[in-house]
Amino acid sequence: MDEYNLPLNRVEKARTKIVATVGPSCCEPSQLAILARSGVSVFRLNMAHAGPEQQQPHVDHIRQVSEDINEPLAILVDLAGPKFRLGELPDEGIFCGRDETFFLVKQNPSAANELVTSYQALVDELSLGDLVMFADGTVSMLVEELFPDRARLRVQQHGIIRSRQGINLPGVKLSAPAISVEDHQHAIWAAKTGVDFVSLSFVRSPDEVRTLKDIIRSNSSTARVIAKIEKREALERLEEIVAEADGIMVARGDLGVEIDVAEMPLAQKRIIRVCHEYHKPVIIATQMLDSMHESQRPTRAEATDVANAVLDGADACMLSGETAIGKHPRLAVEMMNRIAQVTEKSLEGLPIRQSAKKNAGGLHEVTAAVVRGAGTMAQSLNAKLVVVASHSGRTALALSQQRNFSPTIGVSSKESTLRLMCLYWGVTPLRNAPAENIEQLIKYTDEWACRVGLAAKGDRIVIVGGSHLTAGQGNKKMSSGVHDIVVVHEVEGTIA
Ligand SMILES: Nc1ncnc2c1ncn2[C@@H]1O[C@H](COP(=O)(O)OP(=O)(O)OP(=O)(O)O)[C@@H](O)[C@H]1O
Ligand SMILES: CC(=O)C(=O)O
Repeated sequence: MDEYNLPLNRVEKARTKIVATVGPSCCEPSQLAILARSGVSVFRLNMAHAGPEQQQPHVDHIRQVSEDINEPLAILVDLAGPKFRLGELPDEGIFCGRDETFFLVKQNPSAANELVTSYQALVDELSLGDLVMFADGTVSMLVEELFPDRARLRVQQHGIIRSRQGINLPGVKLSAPAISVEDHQHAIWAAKTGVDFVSLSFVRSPDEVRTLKDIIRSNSSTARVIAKIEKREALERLEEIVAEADGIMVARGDLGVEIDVAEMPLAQKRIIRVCHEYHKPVIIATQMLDSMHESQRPTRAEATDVANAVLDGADACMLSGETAIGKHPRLAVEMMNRIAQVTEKSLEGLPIRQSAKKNAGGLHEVTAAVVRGAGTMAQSLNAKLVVVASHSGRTALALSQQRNFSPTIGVSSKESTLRLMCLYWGVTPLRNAPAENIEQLIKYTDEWACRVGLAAKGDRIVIVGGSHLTAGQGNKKMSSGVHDIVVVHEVEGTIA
């Protein structure tokens, strides 16, 4: 670990999890280790900017760092989905002046005002009067005339466009498949290389989420699927998409262009609310600390944005360019962690949330009741710690969704389950605990909690576990996935 030259004290991580995008500014093992020690639990690999060959070393480095710092770290592979991008342009970009004319051409641009895109059929899908947005909506052009091989556009909002920037067509229903051949290949790679979460961009329907789940399952992976909400069509079918997905990302970069940016704050709040109803984790993404690309401090508005996401109940906040290409990746992570921690203090003592109104996560009713009881017990007994032993991670997620303020420790005999917990609000995954035997688990937790200073003699710990804890490994009941044991343990403080 010394080789990373890490600070001696790792920061205490906020209950709200931090997802950080990996890019040139943070992809060395030493940099990844520092970000993990500063608050990151999940690393995001954006497949829109690099393919499996370039991303595989990042996967290897993250896994290595996780071993070195002895902490589970999760990996989220973000599939590009049907996003159209501009082709190659001069390095300095092209200035598009107001009222100037440009052409979107199917292929072989031959003049400076001819633009080619990554989706040849785009020209066929345009209609007169459509607005085409470039560079995150900072440049817009109106479709004025259509030809078989090109569309003539007039600049409405001027600005600079650059190579491979995204193109948005707000309100246009496109026929491009949700999962392109390339996305499919990337999903298979993600499944085979054992990542923990795979997200799909520009989701329009629950079927698309189901298709991605099938691809992942058929490649022997248990990775969870995150649906990115960034189109009006997704907002129209939000409940169905949330019910189908394992988690949601509010992808504000594109959402803020696809719908009126003025509508976006309320859309974000609605998405969080629906995720709460279904007990699905929700990540708030994009421009959270945008000015920290350059600056060492965020703006007041950015600090407030992070705090509001925490107060609204986000499970995680995401950093994009701030860590991928920014000048201060570590400061950005530390700042996000600090804002979340300070804000979370105001959540202490709030009543725990009710069970999911809509059980789309396949949680057994016994488990749901036990988790509810455990949360109430932990609160009324002022427990110093809640420990959850989880096979699939479902029980840990159910506990996380209660937003119980007592520190929650997740244990499992499966490392892949511990990594899922990296996204779950308030759950700290702990390696090497005897997750299959109640007596050993109690003894281990008692000693561990005293050693790290989380509890002392006489404090109470609530332990939630499945029937496997008493039935023993290999027993049939173990595979039932039902969690039906709650133990209240009074700490003996057996270590000196
Ligand atoms: N692996 C990478 N290699 C190089 N640059 C990267 C990489 N990942 C991200 N970046 C850079 O970081 C910036 C911000 O990252 P982010 O993932 O948010 O990209 P984006 O293009 O804005 O997002 P999206 O693809 O979802 O529209 C990008 O503009 C890109 O230039
Ligand atoms: C993260 C992402 O894809 C967006 O904000 O659009």
